[in-house]
Amino acid sequence: MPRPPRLSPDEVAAALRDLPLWRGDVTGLHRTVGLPSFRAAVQAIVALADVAEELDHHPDVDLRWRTLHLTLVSHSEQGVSALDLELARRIDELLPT
Ligand SMILES: C[C@H](O)[C@H](O)[C@H]1CNC2=NC(N)=NC(=O)C2=N1
Repeated sequence: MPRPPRLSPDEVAAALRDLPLWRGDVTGLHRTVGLPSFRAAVQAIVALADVAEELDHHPDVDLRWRTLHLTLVSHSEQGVSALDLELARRIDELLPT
């Protein structure tokens, strides 16, 4: 299945205006999520895994105690694509604040 192409800097900047919980640029989208406990953070990763598998698009996850650092980038495209935007929206549905 072909994967969508990487977006231009202007396209990424425009998309980020509709994703206020995310920052970043063409090299990746970033969001930090604080959870109440380490276990809650691990459970959040498991929930993320279901979304990632559904989309066949996977976040880079860095867990520090109860803080998740998420990076979205399309490795195959060496940039940010529409799949990263879709994944960001789905993550925001799952972890709204
Ligand atoms: C075969 C499979 O579709 C690819 O390897 C997918 C899996 N998940 C992926 N996730 C991300 N973030 N980037 C990719 O390039 C990517 N490739």
